[in-house]
Amino acid sequence: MKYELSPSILSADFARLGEEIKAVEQTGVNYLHIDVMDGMFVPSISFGFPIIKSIRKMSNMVFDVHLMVEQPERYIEETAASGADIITIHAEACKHPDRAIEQIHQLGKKAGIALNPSTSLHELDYLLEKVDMVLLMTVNPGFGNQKYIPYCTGKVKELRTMIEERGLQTDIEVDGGINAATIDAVLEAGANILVAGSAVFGKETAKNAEKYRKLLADYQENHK
Ligand SMILES: O=C(CO)[C@H](O)[C@H](O)COP(=O)(O)O
Ligand SMILES: [Fe+2]
Repeated sequence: MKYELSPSILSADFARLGEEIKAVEQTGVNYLHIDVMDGMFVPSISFGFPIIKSIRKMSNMVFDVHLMVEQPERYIEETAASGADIITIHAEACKHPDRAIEQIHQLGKKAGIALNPSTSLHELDYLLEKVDMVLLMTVNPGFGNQKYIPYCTGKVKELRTMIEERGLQTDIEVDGGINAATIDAVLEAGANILVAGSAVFGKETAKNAEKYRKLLADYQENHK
């Protein structure tokens, strides 16, 4: 399995966003997590497509776009056009997730489905075969720098079992409160794409990115 760190720019210094992204990219991190919030699905508003388009010009990383918006199907086309590589929609926000996932694939992008901490894995019963990635929220979405919710570890484990039982290779991304104290538990439970916002961006962005990138590379090496 492939393990990736996906640093969330939500915790970056937006006055120096380009520099922050370059610092992360230069360490060899492949993914960049981009949180779009609408102030409706979640309480906060983050940023939108002009920002994604601007940073697309200066980065070759895999743009992992997490849409925390109501009726995300309204924005799938624009998200793709802005430069997303992976488009993740929330099951709770979307009336027709099957159709939305098809639309993402028709645009040539990878599709992710996200579940809030207390949303049941049963939401995936008929969707799992259709998605490239499941994003399990490990905090309630809306803000960076929150505390990991411990019951989510069992949920990650249960999902990895479900994926294996169906003979799939689906990625499990965990998002929220991932740092040195929680990383081992989510890896052991079966997550392979790890979002980290406040644990990466800040005073020592490059150093933090390198630390977690190496940790995941070593984990991958030891779990072949
Ligand atoms: O989707 C999110 C919040 O809704 C972010 O990706 C998350 O906040 C990452 O930040 P941190 O690692 O600091 O918890
Ligand atoms: Fe996110």
